[in-house]
Amino acid sequence: MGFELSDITNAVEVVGPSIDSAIDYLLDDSRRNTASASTSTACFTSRAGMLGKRGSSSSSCSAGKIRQSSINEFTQSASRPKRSKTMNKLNMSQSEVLQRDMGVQNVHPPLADSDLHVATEKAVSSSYCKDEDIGPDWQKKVKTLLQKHFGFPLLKDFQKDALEAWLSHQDCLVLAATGSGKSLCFQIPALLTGKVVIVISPLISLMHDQCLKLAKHGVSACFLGSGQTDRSVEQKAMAGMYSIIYVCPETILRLIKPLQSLAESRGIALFAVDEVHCVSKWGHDFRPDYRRLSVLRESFRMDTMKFLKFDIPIMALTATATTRVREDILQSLHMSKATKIVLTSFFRPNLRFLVKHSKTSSLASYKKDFHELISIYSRKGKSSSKNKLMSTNLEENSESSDNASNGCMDECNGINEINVDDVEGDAVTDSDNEVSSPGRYGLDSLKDRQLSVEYLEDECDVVQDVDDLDVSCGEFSGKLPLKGCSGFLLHKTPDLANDPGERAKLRHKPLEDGPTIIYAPTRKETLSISKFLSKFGIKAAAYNAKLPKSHLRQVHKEFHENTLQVIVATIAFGMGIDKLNVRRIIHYGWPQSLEAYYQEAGRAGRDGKVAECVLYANLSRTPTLLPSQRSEEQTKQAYKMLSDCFRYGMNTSCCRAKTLVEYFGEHFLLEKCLVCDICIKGPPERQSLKAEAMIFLQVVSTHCRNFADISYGGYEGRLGERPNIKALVSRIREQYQQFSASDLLWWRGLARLLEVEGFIREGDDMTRVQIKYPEVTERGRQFLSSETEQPFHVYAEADMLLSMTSPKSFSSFAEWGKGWADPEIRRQRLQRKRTWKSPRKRKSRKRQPDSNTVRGRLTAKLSKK
Ligand SMILES: Nc1ncnc2c1ncn2[C@@H]1O[C@H](COP(=O)(O)OP(=O)(O)OP(=O)(O)O)[C@@H](O)[C@H]1O
Ligand SMILES: [Mg+2]
Repeated sequence: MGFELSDITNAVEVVGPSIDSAIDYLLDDSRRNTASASTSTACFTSRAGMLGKRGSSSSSCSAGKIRQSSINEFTQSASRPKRSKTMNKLNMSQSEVLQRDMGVQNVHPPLADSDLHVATEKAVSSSYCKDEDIGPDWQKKVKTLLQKHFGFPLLKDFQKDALEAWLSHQDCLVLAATGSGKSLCFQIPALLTGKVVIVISPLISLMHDQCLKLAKHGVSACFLGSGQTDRSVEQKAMAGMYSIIYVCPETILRLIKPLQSLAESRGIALFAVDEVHCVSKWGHDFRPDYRRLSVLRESFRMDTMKFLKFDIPIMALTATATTRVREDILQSLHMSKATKIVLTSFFRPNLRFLVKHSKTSSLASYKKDFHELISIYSRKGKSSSKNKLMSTNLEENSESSDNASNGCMDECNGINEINVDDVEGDAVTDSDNEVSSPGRYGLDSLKDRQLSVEYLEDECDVVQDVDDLDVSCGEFSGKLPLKGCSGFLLHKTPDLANDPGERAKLRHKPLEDGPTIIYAPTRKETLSISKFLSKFGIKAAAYNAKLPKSHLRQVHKEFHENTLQVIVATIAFGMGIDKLNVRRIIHYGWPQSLEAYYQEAGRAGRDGKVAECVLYANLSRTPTLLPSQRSEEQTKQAYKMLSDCFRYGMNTSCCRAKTLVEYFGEHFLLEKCLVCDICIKGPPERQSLKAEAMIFLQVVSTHCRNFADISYGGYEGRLGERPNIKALVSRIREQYQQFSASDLLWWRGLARLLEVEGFIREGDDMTRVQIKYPEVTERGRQFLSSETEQPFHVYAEADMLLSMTSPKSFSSFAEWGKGWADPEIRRQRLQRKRTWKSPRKRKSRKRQPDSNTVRGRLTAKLSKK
């Protein structure tokens, strides 16, 4: 008797986590529905046939239809007292084990606190080929497997290239965009050969997600690592009972010997190192243990293992690796000199990239920046059945808070009618208590499902610095896969890249329905933003590593079920997430690197439909690194990456997609994506800033010379007096009347442009986001002294434009500062400052109360009295 995975999930949902009750329910149900039971039996019997002959195709089950073993088998393999059976099984000969278990795929994680395992019948494994069977018609075989297991008609070109490399026993580095389908490159070899594929992956959540998907597609898989509490899984894995073994780098290092045995028994087809950028110190998610993976090459080569006919190939895969990172990967993993590099374009034509200026720090910014988002989701909410829920929520809010949104959604249809001021008094507090109310998902209201991946919660892989990377949680799936393998989503990406006409159409195309992920730099902000959005009836939830795990699971579940509209997350959320319809990725604050930014942004629009990636950042401030433990070298590198990211935001003239893909070393042939903010708005007018450049270089050169003279003249102790850019700009303001009112922000922008030209460089050894102590280079000196016609035509950067749109009176500031040492002048100026300030205050107090707000109405009422 067999049961569908969904039957078991169903049973568990109906009767709760008790195995006994689940069995009773299933048995009762099967009695009621004998027809369904007999189908299962038919499918189950076919397994015996296919076990003997792996090469032949004999399964009578329809492709993709997943069956599970009987419920008895299902529970036997799981319950602790039966574990000795498992051990006995491990003492059986390998062929016996294979005969017995090749058709029964375990499974991935224990599902309940009772170590429940789900044994899924491998309905389609009869189509496995033996290694030696793989001939020139391998593409045909792959096509069959692809359709049977995954429902795809064809391999993508890059997948074919990667497989070709593996078939010729070559190492391979696969660099392909997020969501392009890299996983298939290492999953197919397991299906094609019947040997095991070992996948090294950085996050348990990621491994777990992939195991669930594979089970759905009829491929046996398991994961090993700190999150795997059932030791028998490791033993079974080493005995060759799973086709694909996911393992974290820390664990694989202690499994070398058993893996060598596995290579000799069932055989290892491939070592796949997923998210391989973690190998490199020059990447954005460095994991020291990834660097030790060279042990794979050293331990599984022909000359160390005599039975091997060739070194077991290594396939390394990532979506974000600069040229430097790639070199580092090849070296660190000791990949062969003949490694094939499979590179696809990093360009994602359906993503619209935008950068917007925002202080991103206060309620006022939220109001301004999320206005549109609130409008979009509230319109959707109006027309959906969830509207009721939202207004209820709003009513609750209005009841509990006298200045909350007060049911404004009941009255309004669009953003114009939403009065965001209504939430003004609703302080977004910083207190720790906030953790207990993350967004509108009151934890009290969450009914914890016992049959979840509880074991994952506390035993997550420790990254180098969890607090910094905040990846210790990652993805949980609250629910097992639904029925069978039917319903594959074939999201064919239109060939937009080569069709400018089609791409241009995406410019103003409205976004389809789908969730939004907002990435915030700190945990605190995830809470305050989600709370803010919830006030407007948006189904928003916070997600960060410090939130209760039950909340995180619920968020994941609802995200995947499309019942959540917005997730406000730290980087804890998302690596490898394969959800097709994410419509917007909003970064609220500077990301720490372009690698991280592109990977996170790449979670949008995986269905090939247009999606938006907006970066809100304070363009008037130099970003800082988030605190973390870093060596000196790592700090330098972190600053370099942050600086690249900052420059991406400051750029006003080059297509965003071009900047991004060229950052990863790709030559962007198209020149323009046509859909980013720069392509749409066009660059600002090009200006000749030669006069300004000359003045700046002159001042820098004079003061640096003075500084050098002083230090060489025996004043080394005064190194701290090296003039920084702020001091230099003050000099310019003082010396040049026409620039007395100019803004430091503007000169900083100019300094970056001069740096790009190679006219200045950082004057000390520090790596910074932008130059602090400018020093004129030889090239700069030539420019300065040449008196030639060499032009300096440039596009003003974002901060320069910003300073021009909101000019500050720096002339008055400079004047104000003069003579400061004189106590009388100081007294007079401070006096003036006080009198200047007070009318503004009085004026703001006199503001007429707004009759559209609760606060306003109350104020009006009170003032009448
Ligand atoms: N040949 C194919 N035809 C159609 N769809 C495919 C094909 N190969 C993979 N896909 C689909 O592409 C999606 C993304 O796959 P996958 O998760 O492997 O991407 P990835 O490149 O690993 O992304 P990330 O960089 O985010 O990890 C999946 O939904 C998968 O089913
Ligand atoms: Mg992936």
